[in-house]
Amino acid sequence: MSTRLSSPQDYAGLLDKYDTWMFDCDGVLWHGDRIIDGVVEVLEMLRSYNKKVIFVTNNATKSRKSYKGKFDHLGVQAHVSHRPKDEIYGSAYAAAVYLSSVIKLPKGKKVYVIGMSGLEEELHEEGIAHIGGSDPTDCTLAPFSLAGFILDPDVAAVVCGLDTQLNYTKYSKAFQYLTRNPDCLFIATNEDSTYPSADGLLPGAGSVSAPLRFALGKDPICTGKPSSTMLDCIKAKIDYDPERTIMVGDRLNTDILFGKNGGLATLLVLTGITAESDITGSNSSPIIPDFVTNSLGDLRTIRKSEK
Ligand SMILES: O=C(O)[C@H](O)[C@H](O)COP(=O)(O)O
Ligand SMILES: [Mg+2]
Repeated sequence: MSTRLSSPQDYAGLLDKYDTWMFDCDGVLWHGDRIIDGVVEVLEMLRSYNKKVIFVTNNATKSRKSYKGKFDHLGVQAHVSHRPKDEIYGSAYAAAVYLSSVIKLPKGKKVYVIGMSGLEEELHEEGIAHIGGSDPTDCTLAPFSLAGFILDPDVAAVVCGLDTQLNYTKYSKAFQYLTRNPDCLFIATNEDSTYPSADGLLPGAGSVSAPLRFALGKDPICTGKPSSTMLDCIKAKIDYDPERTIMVGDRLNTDILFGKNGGLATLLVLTGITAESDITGSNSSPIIPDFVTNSLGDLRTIRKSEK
């Protein structure tokens, strides 16, 4: 059973219990480029109490470095690639680390990308060669000619993330790599079905990989939340005590499940994908967060109550 938080005392209780705060981004901090009310103040308040703040997003459209630009633009303090201050972790980074450190993709091998520059940047950072993605020859609405297609024999994996320049050519090339080479890995950065943009829901990365799953009759390896790969990336860089760590998210089957799988406390906010009705009533989800509140911004009442 979840505990519904509403008073400054409730929020102050979380502050006492948890030293490390992991935050999902889309639907928790912002909708697209629109920051959620109170978020900047709450993050500043947490830092004033010397809390560790970590951002963990399944959004693979940006690299950690380009996320830093978004954080700066929206007035949210965030550190990247300043050990031990690495605070931003994304599913593009998790996919790249999975290929470099878990699969140990051999030099000379490469990946075919359905995705955007953020995913390509993280693959490059990890020394993973890649084709497709933002390559103009693949970002085309021209009919795909299989007769004219030459398979690159060095492609050993297809990586699929949120891609707003989707087309039949990309799906067709990915399908060729995944069917003509039985050893070719099928990897999804994340499986979020929808994306909470500033103006409403859009299809998410899970809906991007869905046509390939259907055509192939098989599911990809997912490296984003709720997979442990993402938490392994954080563990490799940041020391934290799971007992005193809380994961704050808006989606039950990614953020909250990620927290539960990692032995963390979980706080669900209702500013993104999950509605109150998803956690109450007869057909509520079996994934139960420890705590629920309307918005991350609610925690600013802690400050007010101290005044
Ligand atoms: O891929 C997607 O569908 C979106 O990026 C999704 O919003 C995940 O972003 P997160 O909530 O994990 O920041
Ligand atoms: Mg989210």
